[in-house]
Amino acid sequence: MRYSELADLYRRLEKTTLKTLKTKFVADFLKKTPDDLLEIVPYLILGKVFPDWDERELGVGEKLLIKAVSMATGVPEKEIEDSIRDTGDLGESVALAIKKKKQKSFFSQPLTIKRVYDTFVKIAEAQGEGSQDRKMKYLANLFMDAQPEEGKYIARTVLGTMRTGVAEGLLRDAIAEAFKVKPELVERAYMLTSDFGYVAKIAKLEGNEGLSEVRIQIGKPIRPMLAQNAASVKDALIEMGGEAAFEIKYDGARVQVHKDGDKVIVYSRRLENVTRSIPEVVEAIKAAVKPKKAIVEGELVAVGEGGKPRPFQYVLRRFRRKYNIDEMIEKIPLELNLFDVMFVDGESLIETKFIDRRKKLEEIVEESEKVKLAEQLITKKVEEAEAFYKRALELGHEGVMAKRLDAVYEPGNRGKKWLKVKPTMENLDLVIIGAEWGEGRRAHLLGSFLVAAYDPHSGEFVPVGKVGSGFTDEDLIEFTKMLKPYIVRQEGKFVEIEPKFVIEVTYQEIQKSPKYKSGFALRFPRYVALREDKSPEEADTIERVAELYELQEKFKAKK
Ligand SMILES: Nc1ncnc2c1ncn2[C@@H]1O[C@H](COP(=O)(O)OP(=O)(O)OP(=O)(O)O)[C@@H](O)[C@H]1O
Repeated sequence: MRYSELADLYRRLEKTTLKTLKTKFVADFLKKTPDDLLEIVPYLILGKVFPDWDERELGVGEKLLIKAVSMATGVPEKEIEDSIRDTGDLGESVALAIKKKKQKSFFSQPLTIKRVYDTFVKIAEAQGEGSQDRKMKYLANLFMDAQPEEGKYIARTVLGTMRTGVAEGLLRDAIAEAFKVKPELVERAYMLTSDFGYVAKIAKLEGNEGLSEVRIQIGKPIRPMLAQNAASVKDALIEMGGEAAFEIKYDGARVQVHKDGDKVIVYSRRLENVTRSIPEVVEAIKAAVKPKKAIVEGELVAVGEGGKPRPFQYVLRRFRRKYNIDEMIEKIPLELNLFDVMFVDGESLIETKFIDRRKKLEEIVEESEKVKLAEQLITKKVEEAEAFYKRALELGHEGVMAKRLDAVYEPGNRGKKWLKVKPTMENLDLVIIGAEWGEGRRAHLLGSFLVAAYDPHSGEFVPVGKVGSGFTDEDLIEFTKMLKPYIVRQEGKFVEIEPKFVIEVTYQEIQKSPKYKSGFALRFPRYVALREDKSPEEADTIERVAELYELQEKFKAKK
């Protein structure tokens, strides 16, 4: 299949904002995709090469890409850089450079999707000495045979800046539409495997029946089960029907561990493969998790002096570090607190009740200095639960989780089977969808950010406030650099930004307000942290904002 057909799809997706139309375009494309490409095409449509949980990445930055374009087209690097400044769009400038190509080669081969993908794989796998140079040459080869528009989309894929507005929900609907299968079965299979390529293939070749038989597999992360809020321990206990398991809510980063013999993979909350950044934890897991094959879940916490927990950002620093890891092992020691088990030696446990999963977890784990079981109390008594909660806070933890004893594991669901109780109003994780250029000395920096909650029903991001405080000068410099490639449109000082980045925001209050379409506005929002561990679809939803509003009113009434 020609790559030009895919480029044509990207172009049409870019031209419309209508979700139904986008879904149709993607569905039509999937329908005509040959079987052997079906596992990769869904990712390419998302503007990715590999699923997030795949360890491979291209490792090509803007500089190297410009070099490759220059080599392929004969247009000097400087000229391409100037052009990017003019167009404000790297993809567009690559297309222009290809148009200008001086030495048009006679034997320009039409690009196929397979060739483009295989080249991406070679680029990702190029390692060690001279690898930058090899990556550049592989890319240049593609650009040499690319038509202008193809070049544009290759460049955007390589840099991860595709702007076609296709998110996971849309892809799911398109797969269902293309192969006439039930969307809820596509969703289910996806929640269990996080693999759109695999799901698309099963949908096409085996239909509804095949989809309903999809099982969890080692090496494919399961979407995590999530929690709602409760105003108090007592409320949580009532909601759970009078008895619940209370656990410490550790303030770290959630991880899902897949063990297969000597091979251990650790996925982050976003289901990215973070195994390499935490070798000492991997070794500890091998020793502590006894079965040959298992999938377990827990919270990875950074521990400070006297075993006191440190803020979750420390764990994220560990995840980011790719070199000199030994130094980090000493600086930021980690501890894993396991709280669930989903798979043991060939058997899926997600249909098993929580209380029995916990028993299984206790059976299969041999606790050690670095790997522990989450502290738990099963009780019917409010006073006991409150004492447990109080102690958790005194020890420096975030709060407690309450879990229904008879609940099965519901991948990807934020239901009432798990509730979290924390002392303060919860911060919100919101998506940046716009910004404003600063004034005077800061005119070249973005200074205030329009933030939105996610609406899973429409797939839209609905604004709830503007965040302008809480940023240091360095933050603003970093944010401007980070957001610039994703500017979609500029109007006066305001820029619209593609939803890509999630930030944690604190605020004084949630107000009802007609100002935004959401009906809510944050009072005095303040930036807390960049949530690199969350994708835009994992940001807080508009329902959550409404739920927090209700809780806030309840808190107020209590006071
Ligand atoms: N004992 C525990 N059981 C389950 N989750 C725990 C536990 N301790 C800490 N956690 C963390 O708390 C989170 C549960 O809250 P929630 O489902 O709302 O996730 P979240 O959206 O990541 O929220 P948060 O920002 O509060 O971590 C889990 O994702 C996990 O990271």
